[in-house]
Amino acid sequence: MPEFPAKKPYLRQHRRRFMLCLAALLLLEIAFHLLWLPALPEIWLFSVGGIAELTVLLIIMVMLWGVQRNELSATSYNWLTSGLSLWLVSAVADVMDEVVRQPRWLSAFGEDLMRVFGMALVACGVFSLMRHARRVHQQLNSLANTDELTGLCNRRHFNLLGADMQPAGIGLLLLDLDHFKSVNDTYGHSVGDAALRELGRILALQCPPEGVAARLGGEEFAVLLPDMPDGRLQDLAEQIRLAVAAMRVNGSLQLTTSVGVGRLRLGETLEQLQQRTDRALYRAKEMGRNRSEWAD
Ligand SMILES: Nc1nc2c(ncn2[C@@H]2O[C@H](COP(=O)(O)OP(=O)(O)OP(=O)(O)O)[C@@H](O)[C@H]2O)c(=O)[nH]1
Repeated sequence: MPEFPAKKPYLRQHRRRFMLCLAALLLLEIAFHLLWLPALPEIWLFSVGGIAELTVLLIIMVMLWGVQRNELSATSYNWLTSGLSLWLVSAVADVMDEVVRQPRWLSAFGEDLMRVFGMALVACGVFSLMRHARRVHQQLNSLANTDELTGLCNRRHFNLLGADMQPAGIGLLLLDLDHFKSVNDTYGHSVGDAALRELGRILALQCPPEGVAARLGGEEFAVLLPDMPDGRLQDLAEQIRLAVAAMRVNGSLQLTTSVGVGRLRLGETLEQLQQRTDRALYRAKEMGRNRSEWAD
């Protein structure tokens, strides 16, 4: 899993050292120009070309400052900082060009080569930044939609997927583990969690590919199914109930589940179907648990 934001201690340490070296290098570069190269008879610093070069220098410095201020991934940071630094060294040489007479190797080759390399590194940094942002976006999306304990959809994602489903004939199973509180009280929360994970695994296995299985919260689960005959809907509820009765948590613990089964009626909303099916689930509990009840 990529780090986002990137590890701060690494970047801080790296950043300080790198920036000090860069500042020293730029000072040396300016000193070299002013002390070793012959001055031009006329200074062109405030001509149109000179002002444009100063502006480029300023823009690169602002970009470098922006990169230092933000917590980027280590890879993006390294690409961008090294690219912008090379580009900055080339931009300083470009500006000094207006003040002193540079040798040809510096004005024609050194400067241009550094700029091209710098820009190429910055381009790599931008691609790395985009790739990282896409990965982080996918992770956040999955975190926002997934129940951490079971890996099933969470309530929020379940509602969104339900709203996207073709409404005609939607079927709903609502499941609630029986006497789950006593499992927690007797065996501890971690065994309770193992039971919830096991139920999640059963639902993921039993849910047809076109359906959606979710943990709505606590020990309440749901399966939303597109149009399927009543008989198949009830069969699936029974199949799941039997699979839960057959499961063994931590090797020996047996659990059961009660199930409410409902189908969306004409003009009914998903919320209304959920309430009606919840009443059927409640009835299954009242009638002795470990059974499924059809929502009238
Ligand atoms: N281990 C664990 N327990 C949870 C979690 N979420 C909710 N619970 C427990 O689930 C239990 C729900 O108990 P109740 O709603 O009273 O129902 P029940 O004991 O299952 O009884 P019936 O539903 O009437 O059969 C409570 O003890 C909650 O603490 C969880 O994520 N992990």
